[in-house]
Amino acid sequence: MTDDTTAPYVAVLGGGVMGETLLSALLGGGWTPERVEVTESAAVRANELASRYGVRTGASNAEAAARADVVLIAVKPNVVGSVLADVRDRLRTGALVVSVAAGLPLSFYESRLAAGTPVVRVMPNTPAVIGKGASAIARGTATEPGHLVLVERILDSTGLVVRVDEKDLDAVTAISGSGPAYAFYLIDAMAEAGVLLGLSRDLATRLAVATVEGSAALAAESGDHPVVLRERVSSPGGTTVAAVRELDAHGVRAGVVAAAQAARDRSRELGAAYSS
Ligand SMILES: NC(=O)C1=CN([C@@H]2O[C@H](COP(=O)(O)OP(=O)(O)OC[C@H]3O[C@@H](n4cnc5c(N)ncnc54)[C@H](OP(=O)(O)O)[C@@H]3O)[C@@H](O)[C@H]2O)C=CC1
Ligand SMILES: O=C(O)[C@@H]1CCC=N1
Repeated sequence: MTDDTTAPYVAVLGGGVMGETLLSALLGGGWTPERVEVTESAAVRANELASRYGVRTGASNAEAAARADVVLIAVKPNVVGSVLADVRDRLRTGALVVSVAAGLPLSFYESRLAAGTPVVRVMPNTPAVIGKGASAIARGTATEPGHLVLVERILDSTGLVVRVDEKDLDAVTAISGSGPAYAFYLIDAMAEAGVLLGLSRDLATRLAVATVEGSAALAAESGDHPVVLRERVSSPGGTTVAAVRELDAHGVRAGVVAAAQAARDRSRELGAAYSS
């Protein structure tokens, strides 16, 4: 937790879903609004963030970067190259560049920034906004241990943070980066099934959300293998084995694996497409 006014000054470039998530993480982690600013190309969105969080917002990445100890890039992968061109000559000596963009390798940043610029890649996810996220961080060639500690401090209020080698980030993107969408897909499917079976949509959705939330908490707190936890639900000759047999028959497990492989491949494609 940071609670002073001398915290590193952070410029978040891109005020969309992930930019706002990181902004709220910083403020939740003790950064004062005076030590954070956000750039955003859409003026309406910039004004919205300024009034919601009390931070400085603007449209100039170069001006924000010139003030920052940490430049946090949260634009889409196809925009990162132009953002790096904006900030390249304005970065302060020793400034740390952090990016959440999917796919783009550390070498993409390092080849476009001054030699020796420390760069860290982060793959966060949206539950970070309520402190229940999962993020992986990977260091660039010029980062010192203190840079990783600083990134962990920035992410302190977002939930789980793990260090990985960059080679694992495409897989991380497929599991935890995109993973919330798989969980929401399951919740939606369960709620839809409840409606089909005659429950009101509101009741079915509340039951589905509480069940997924409770199951995740039980898996986390017990530390038991998911198969053991599933067996405990499955009474002999009962309802659960009948249901799980249908999940297997419909290829749900294979679907999840294929989905993750597609996400991993897309992460690689994004990296290749915009690195050229
Ligand atoms: N959403 C997620 O769950 C996750 C996203 N990420 C990564 O985060 C990054 C952002 O994704 P996400 O937040 O979903 O996307 P969004 O489209 O919600 O956010 C990007 C924001 O950047 C703005 N923008 C565009 N160009 C510039 C510019 N030159 N300077 C400043 N701001 C600009 C966009 O404005 P406008 O709309 O007007 O173009 C938009 O508001 C991506 O690289 C993605 O891979 C990583 C992990 C999870
Ligand atoms: O869909 C995407 O590309 C981003 C990266 C991980 C989650 N959202």
